[in-house]
Amino acid sequence: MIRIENLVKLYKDVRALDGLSLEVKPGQVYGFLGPNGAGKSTTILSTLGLIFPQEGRIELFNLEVFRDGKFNEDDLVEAKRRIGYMPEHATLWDFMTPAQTLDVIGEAFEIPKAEREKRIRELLELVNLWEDRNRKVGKFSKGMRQRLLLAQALINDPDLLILDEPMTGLDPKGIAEFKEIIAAQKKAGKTVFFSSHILAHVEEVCDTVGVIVKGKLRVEDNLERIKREFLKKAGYTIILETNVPVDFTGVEWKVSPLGEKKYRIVAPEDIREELHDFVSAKGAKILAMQVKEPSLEEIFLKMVE
Ligand SMILES: Nc1ncnc2c1ncn2[C@@H]1O[C@H](COP(=O)(O)OP(=O)(O)OP(=O)(O)O)[C@@H](O)[C@H]1O
Repeated sequence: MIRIENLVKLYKDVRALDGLSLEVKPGQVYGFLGPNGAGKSTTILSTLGLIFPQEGRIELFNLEVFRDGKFNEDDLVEAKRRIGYMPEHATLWDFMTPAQTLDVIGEAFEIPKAEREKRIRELLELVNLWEDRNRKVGKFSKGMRQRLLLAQALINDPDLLILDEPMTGLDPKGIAEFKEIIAAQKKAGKTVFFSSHILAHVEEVCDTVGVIVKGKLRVEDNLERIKREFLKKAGYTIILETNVPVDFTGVEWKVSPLGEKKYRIVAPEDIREELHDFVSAKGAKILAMQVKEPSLEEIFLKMVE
């Protein structure tokens, strides 16, 4: 759906994108993560032809929209008909109601009037703004504005949703609802690409994660595989509780006591079976054993180090 190769974007002497490559495949919910200033918005704006990179290639739906330092305008327009975009900093018309806002955008997509009206109602219900449909957007809270922006991104029933920091400004309920909408999009076979610097926003909804650091992609993979790789490098941590104290002298694992009968054990691989045998051989019983999964937070911090 999106293929970016060796993209370079300079803002005067700031190298915002430094040979960035990434690929978003059909049906994926792709979380584009990176610390502040890493180049996430620059990537998104470049992909949509809203700013001009200097080098690299961009494909959208197999259409080569950018190459040799320029955009192919016809292909870009064709691709954008199938894209829904939610910008990070958006301007909404404060004097309009949400229904009027969506109507203007729907008209720009040449959606016929009757279909537009139906779609507007569906979308306002989806983002929980139906009851506020006759209020002016200028009176909306940040969260309500975000929800309206999401609705406008969905007006053309896009195959690909591109969202720049979509959950910023939402309260916990708004975040949960947003995640449900994303999950529904995935279920409907759509592809979603969204940026965030907040890991908790990504962990539950994304199947694939790309991490950008200083304009370069550091890693791009399935979330489970990223965790497994991390465990391989960092070691498995097991929290063990036994009925009596156990003497671990001589073992190769790193054992730190957490109490009289509780231990943190770090090993290069999953040693649960060996641990079982070891404890039994010492005449003790295991009361609890738990592999401590690394959080995405730990992995992310390691990557951006
Ligand atoms: N219009 C601009 N002019 C000059 N420098 C810019 C401009 N826009 C972005 N930059 C710089 O380019 C780099 C990447 O910025 P970008 O906004 O793409 O990062 P980001 O990952 O989206 O960050 P954030 O999470 O803070 O939104 C930063 O160093 C930023 O200061």
